[in-house]
Amino acid sequence: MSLFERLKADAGPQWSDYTRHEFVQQLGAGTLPLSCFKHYLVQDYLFLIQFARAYALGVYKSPSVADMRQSLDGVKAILDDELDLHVEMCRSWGMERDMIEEAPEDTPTMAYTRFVLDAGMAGDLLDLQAALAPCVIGYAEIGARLAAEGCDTDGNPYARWIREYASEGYQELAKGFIAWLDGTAGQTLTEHRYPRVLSIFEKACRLESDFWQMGLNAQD
Ligand SMILES: Cc1ncc(CO)c(N)n1
Repeated sequence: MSLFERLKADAGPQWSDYTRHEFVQQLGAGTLPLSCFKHYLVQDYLFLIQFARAYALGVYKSPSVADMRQSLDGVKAILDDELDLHVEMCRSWGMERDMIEEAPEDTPTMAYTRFVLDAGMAGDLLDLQAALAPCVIGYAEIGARLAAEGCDTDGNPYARWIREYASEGYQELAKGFIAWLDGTAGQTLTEHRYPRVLSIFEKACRLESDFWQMGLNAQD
């Protein structure tokens, strides 16, 4: 069993609250109010800027060149690929990049990103990876599930979003992360340490749920 599978099993309720949140159900059904999605996506852009910093911290915390490259892939996936989705969708509503970047961070955005940065700063690479794991792996799981359920049809206003996270590129990124996490665990994880790693993972899942909830709360 990979470390990720073990964490997901032990944090079962937190994982399902996150990946099956009401926001995700409504997004899949295409019934999510646009005001909710817009607020979410602008906040997600601000979130990803901080996550790029967290992956950059991963470069700094890397014990080997191979780990540095993995962290760098995380930085690049955000800056070169994922943010394009946000800019493209925001532009379709008449919002340009500078307007997104000037938006104030909402509290759940600050809570989640600063939690991840602190877990990495106070701990080692494994602590940082445990805090980052729900993000990339969770979105890949959500994207794949919604696409398998046929939610990404042209009639769904959020099809572009679903296709992005269901895409082969994103699925590969998540698989790479799972393998990378296993590699670090093989070097540094002990049974004594496991509860602390699980606790970081669980908290990140709860912060993901709060992030969806922030979107739902933005209904006007
Ligand atoms: C809040 C959040 N979690 C995960 C991802 C996946 O990168 C994202 N874009 N935003």
